[in-house]
Amino acid sequence: MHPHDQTIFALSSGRLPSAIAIVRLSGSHAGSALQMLVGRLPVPRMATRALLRDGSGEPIDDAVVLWFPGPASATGEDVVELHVHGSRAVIATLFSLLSAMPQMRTAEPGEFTRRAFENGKIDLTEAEGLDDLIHADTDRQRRQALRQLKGLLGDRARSWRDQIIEASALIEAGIDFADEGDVPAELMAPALARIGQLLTEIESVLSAQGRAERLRDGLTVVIAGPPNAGKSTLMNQLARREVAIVSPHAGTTRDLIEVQLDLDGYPVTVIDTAGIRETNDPIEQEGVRRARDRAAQADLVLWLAEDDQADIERQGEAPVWLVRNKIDLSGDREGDCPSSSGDNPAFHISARSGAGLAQLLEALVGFARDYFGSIESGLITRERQRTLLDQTTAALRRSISAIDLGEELAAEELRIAALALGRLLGRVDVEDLLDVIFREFCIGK
Ligand SMILES: Nc1nc2c(ncn2[C@@H]2O[C@H](COP(=O)(O)OP(=O)(O)OP(=O)(O)O)[C@@H](O)[C@H]2O)c(=O)[nH]1
Ligand SMILES: [K+]
Ligand SMILES: [Mg+2]
Repeated sequence: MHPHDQTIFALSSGRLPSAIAIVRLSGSHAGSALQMLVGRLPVPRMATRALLRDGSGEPIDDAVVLWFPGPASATGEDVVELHVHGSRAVIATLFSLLSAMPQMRTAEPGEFTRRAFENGKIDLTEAEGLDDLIHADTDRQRRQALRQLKGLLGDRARSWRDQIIEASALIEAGIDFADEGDVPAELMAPALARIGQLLTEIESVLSAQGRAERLRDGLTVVIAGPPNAGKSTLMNQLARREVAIVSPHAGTTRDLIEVQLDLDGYPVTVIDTAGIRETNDPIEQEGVRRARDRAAQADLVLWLAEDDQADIERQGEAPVWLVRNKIDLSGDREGDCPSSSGDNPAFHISARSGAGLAQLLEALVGFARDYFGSIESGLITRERQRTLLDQTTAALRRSISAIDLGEELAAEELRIAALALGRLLGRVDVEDLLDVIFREFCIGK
């Protein structure tokens, strides 16, 4: 699929122009390209200042170059890094020179990482961690991605897989040994005990997990309520900028408006919606439909209203907090107030003046903290990983109950369990999946 006789290159740093731009090359022709540009190969792994020149000896830029001969490199192949001045002209000249070299082409998104993976430098969970780290917006996301990148889940999965293979070797040895008749108990007992232990261990990782996957995606808070309650005003306050149009005209907001917030390190998406009411305007009807739809999928709904007796509409499972707005008009005290909606808290605010917003924000941070739970220790960050671990435990459970029916059956279930862990690590038939995963990466990564 990926002809590795091709050497790839890409801009691995950010948008141009920039003070410095880093162009990375990987593949068997990286060294000769460097030699052509610099006139020699520098000492490996040492930052070296060099004048880059084109084929006719014309200088391109004064640069710092790095030479990482494979396999001791990030991708496992020969790697070159060119740290040049980040101007569009320098990069354009360099790229046209590189493109003209034989067996040299620009990299596809994630292709460097993919080569690292294919050369056994990282496993799939680490590649996913790398992707998460690059896309981490908040501090907590960064820490979680870094744990993944360090291979904590990968290390555990590798050890589980080894133990499963050992247990099945014990059973299979017994099968050969027994010829006809039953596998001797002295072989089966330790194998069974090991499978039982493993099962408990993987199950505890699965259940301690809670919502680490969600830390990647964030928590969704929907602002809903009747028209003119001040939803868009609150949205703008939370976003600290004018993202939504505010007007005294009921039915101003039609589309869903999203902002990403970093609430004390937790990623939270806040969504402003159309005021919910009966209407004959087909466009507003569509807005109301979208508002209800989004509220149904929310993790938390803030129901904004102008009085405590507001008719809260519940769409999904999510808790709904009553937020009474415009207390500057009613003269009510700010802050949280005795609950008027069952177990859920209620708040008194003025979205316009900002009164009571501090208490609301504090409660949101508390909600996020509870919601994400003790994910600091979580290992699983993706649905893919959870699904495969679920498959592993299911197969282990089946293998334990299959023991009485026959050792071959039990051994077969263990093979299925080991296969699921192999998939988790990206070691077995995941070609189709690789395309999906690496496509999400940035170019130059
Ligand atoms: N006095 C006062 N007016 C407010 C407050 N919050 C919002 N308003 C006003 O109420 C009107 C409606 O505000 P919006 O934020 O557009 O209300 P909305 O709920 O988004 O309205 P729709 O999008 O039409 O459903 C505007 O004139 C706001 O200035 C508040 O706390 N106090
Ligand atoms: K309005
Ligand atoms: Mg609005």
